Amino acid sequence: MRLPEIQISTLIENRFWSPTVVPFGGGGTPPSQPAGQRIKDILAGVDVLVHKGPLDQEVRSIITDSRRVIPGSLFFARKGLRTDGRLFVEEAIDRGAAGIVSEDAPGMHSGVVFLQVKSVPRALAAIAGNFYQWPDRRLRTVGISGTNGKTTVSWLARELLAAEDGKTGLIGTIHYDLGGRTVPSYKTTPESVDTFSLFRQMINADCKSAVMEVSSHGIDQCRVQGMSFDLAVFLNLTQDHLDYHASMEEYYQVKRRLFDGGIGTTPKLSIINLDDHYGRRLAGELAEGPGCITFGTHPEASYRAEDVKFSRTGVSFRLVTPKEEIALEANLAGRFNLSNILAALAVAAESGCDLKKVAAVLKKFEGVPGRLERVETGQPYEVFVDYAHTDDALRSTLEVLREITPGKVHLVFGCGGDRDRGKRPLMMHVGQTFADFCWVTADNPRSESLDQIFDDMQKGVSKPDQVEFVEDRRRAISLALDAVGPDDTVLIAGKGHEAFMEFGDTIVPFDDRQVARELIKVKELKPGA
Ligand SMILES: CC(=O)N[C@H]1[C@@H](OP(=O)(O)OP(=O)(O)OC[C@H]2O[C@@H](n3ccc(=O)[nH]c3=O)[C@H](O)[C@@H]2O)O[C@H](CO)[C@@H](O)[C@@H]1O[C@H](C)C(=O)N[C@@H](C)C(=O)N[C@H](CCC(=O)O)C(=O)O
Ligand SMILES: Nc1ncnc2c1ncn2[C@@H]1O[C@H](COP(=O)(O)OP(=O)(O)OP(=O)(O)O)[C@@H](O)[C@H]1O
Ligand SMILES: N[C@H](CCC[C@H](N)C(=O)O)C(=O)O
Ligand SMILES: [Mg+2]
Repeated sequence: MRLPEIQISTLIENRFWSPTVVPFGGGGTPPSQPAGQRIKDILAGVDVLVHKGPLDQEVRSIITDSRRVIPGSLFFARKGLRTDGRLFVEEAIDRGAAGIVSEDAPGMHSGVVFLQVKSVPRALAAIAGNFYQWPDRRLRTVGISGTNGKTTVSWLARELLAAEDGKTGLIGTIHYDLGGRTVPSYKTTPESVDTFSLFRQMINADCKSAVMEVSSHGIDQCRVQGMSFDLAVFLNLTQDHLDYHASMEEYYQVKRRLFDGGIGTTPKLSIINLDDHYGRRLAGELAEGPGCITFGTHPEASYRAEDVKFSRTGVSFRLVTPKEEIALEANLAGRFNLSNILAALAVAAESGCDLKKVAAVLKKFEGVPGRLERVETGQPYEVFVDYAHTDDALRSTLEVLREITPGKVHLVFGCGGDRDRGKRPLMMHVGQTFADFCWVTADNPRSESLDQIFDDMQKGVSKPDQVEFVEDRRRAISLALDAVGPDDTVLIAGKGHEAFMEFGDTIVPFDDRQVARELIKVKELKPGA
């Protein structure tokens, strides 16, 4: 049976989305009513403490934001970091909600179902899974976690799996791919209800597999609670998100939940990076066995790269697997990308892909938008746009560019607002260590002042004569392009594929690649401009 593709609440909540581009419910038209979705039919596995009202009430959509409630919605009133969904119960009822799910005791409204549950985010995941009939169980699902490299590995794994399986879905930072039809992403790991809806649409489009980035926020906020993963991949863990997690240890423990049953399910197979400190710890804690394999250059890794040769633009190596060996080449530069390639290869091989076919696809893979993406307009120097927004990512990328640059490396970057303040001096330190000159500028300041972000970064300055703080990102790129010599490289880091900049509540178009191209052209026409 082809199930209806209905609703979705939270996808539209994001400011980048408008109902006209939301593919759900027919581009913003009211969603069709799925048959037989009575509240009592979708409560399996939900810890309901108290219920009140007619449980045979029909549910048309599952909504977490009162502003999106339409008649027949089941509204999940959850606590947030900024506000509390319980404050909006009245509004949801006024808009025609069929039911309310809350951690509070039921209210006094007639005709509306109230479900008091122990945890709203958990109830949301379970009810959404029931509502969409657990589409995750009908796909080969691959969950990819780690501080850096999730998008890169997901994109490569999608290509490798598609060569064997045909249409392959993807959920991640850049977009959601529903089997050929892509829609922009609003979160790396979407709300559980949206992920189930996306999986359902992948099945409707005949996908056999789905690759998904799993962020630590996603795990912590129960966005993947109860979801089945055939393969779960651990890439690495380095500093980020310590605004959200209290410590690296807590950050690790949250990531671990994807692998150890902490999300309510255990992956059939865990694939872990043995070259990473936390990867080695995780592999040890999970006790290697049939449910856990490893990858890396480490001599004990199950998927191992040997005879590695890096070139300016890529890498060649011999892959040794538990079953076979094969010579491989890829056009992804740098040691960190070798790690990403090995992760994707392990996913493909453990999914039954033929490694000869895999080798051909890998060789043709051209990289991921905004990840070490070359800006090429015929200029006599190199310009790259990259998504490095942690100190480890910045170091990894700058090391590659240092290797291929005979002259100087000019770095344009900033640090995001409302994010880990601790990483700012670390990123600045890396910039000063590996680049010849740093143009420090804005990168999504969000609700923070640029002065505060610059002050934090200033703490990592060790060579004051090799850094300039320039508020306007276009101007910073322009100054770097003025300073560049023919043997030099400019790296514009932090925003990668992003096409917008967030200042407070305002979002303005800004794409590093486009801006760099425009500026290079202007400078060619009017030298000195
Ligand atoms: C830190 C974080 O993850 N915050 C998420 C959290 O926000 P919050 O706790 O502040 O929510 P809130 O604004 O207090 O609202 C609480 C509830 O009231 C509801 N509400 C609110 C207002 C109203 O009028 N009516 C109403 O019903 C909201 O819909 C929500 O359900 O819950 C919100 C609702 O789902 C999310 O949008 C929000 O993600 C924000 C946008 C965010 O930036 N998240 C980032 C950090 C994130 O999750 N990133 C990871 C990737 C990280 C990485 O790997 O690099 C990701 O997976 O994308
Ligand atoms: N394996 C890796 N180790 C260290 N740095 C990496 C690795 N892979 C990629 N990077 C760096 O991190 C940046 C982001 O890569 P990518 O988008 O693949 O990671 P991500 O984990 O999806 O990030 P996000 O959490 O923001 O979604 C790249 O542009 C590159 O600079
Ligand atoms: N997923 C990351 C993206 C950061 C990108 C960078 N441009 C920034 O705004 O800090 C985050 O939300 O922390
Ligand atoms: Mg990503």
